Amino acid sequence: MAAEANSNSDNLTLDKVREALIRQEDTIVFRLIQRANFPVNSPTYDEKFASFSGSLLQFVVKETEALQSKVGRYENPEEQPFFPENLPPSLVPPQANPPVLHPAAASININEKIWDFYFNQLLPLFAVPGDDGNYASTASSDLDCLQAISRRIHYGYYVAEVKFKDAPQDYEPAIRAQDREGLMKLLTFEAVEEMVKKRVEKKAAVFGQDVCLVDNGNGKCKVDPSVVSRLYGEWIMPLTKLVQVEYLLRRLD
Ligand SMILES: O=C(O)C(=O)C[C@]1(C(=O)O)C=C[C@@H](O)C=C1
Repeated sequence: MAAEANSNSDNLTLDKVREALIRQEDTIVFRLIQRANFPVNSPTYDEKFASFSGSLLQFVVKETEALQSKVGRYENPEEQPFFPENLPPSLVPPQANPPVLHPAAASININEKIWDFYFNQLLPLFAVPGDDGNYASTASSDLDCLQAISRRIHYGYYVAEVKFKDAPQDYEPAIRAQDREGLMKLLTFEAVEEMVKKRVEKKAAVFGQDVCLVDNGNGKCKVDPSVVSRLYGEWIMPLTKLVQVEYLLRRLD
């Protein structure tokens, strides 16, 4: 699927890119809810599972990415693989749309950081301890979450591109000076970040309700809304900004 906002560079506005980010919030919240249906299921992550050379999770991710690569998933710049080594080429014809992004985008993949925070910090906050034996479903649900989060974070390319195009006079001096801090300040909008955190918290509260015919459910959410707010505040938005800075640093190459 092509990026919602990338079919034509004239269509690329900050409002449109932000709308795409808002739509992706729904996907992320629903996928977390889906993963929360299973307990942690730690054998999924054992270094060696049955006859596989690594964990069951690694096997599912690598095999899924190989198939998705053949059908063109990674032809979209915001879709980045977690195991980019030795991926088979796409078998589908390339899209006719002219590229919107600077080619530097292709060299920015921060999935290692995403993998690390997802498994080491986030998952224990929303999956209950325990083992119900559903390891294959657990692994594919983890991959669904990882891909939605990764796509959202790498969408930073488009945010950065549109900000640069809107005000090259502001960005060019910081890019020429390779001034990371200066770029970070230019692209940060604290009021927007506060709004995002509040909105995703509310989405988690609304989407995560038990819907009953006789009353309004038990009031308990399937994923703690404050965890979703933390996910955005501590990881998703800082990493989206990191992608923006990395992209802008290379924007004049
Ligand atoms: O909306 C923007 O301007 C963005 O850069 C996106 C985003 C985000 O990740 O949601 C990141 C940095 C800004 O401080 C605000 C929000």
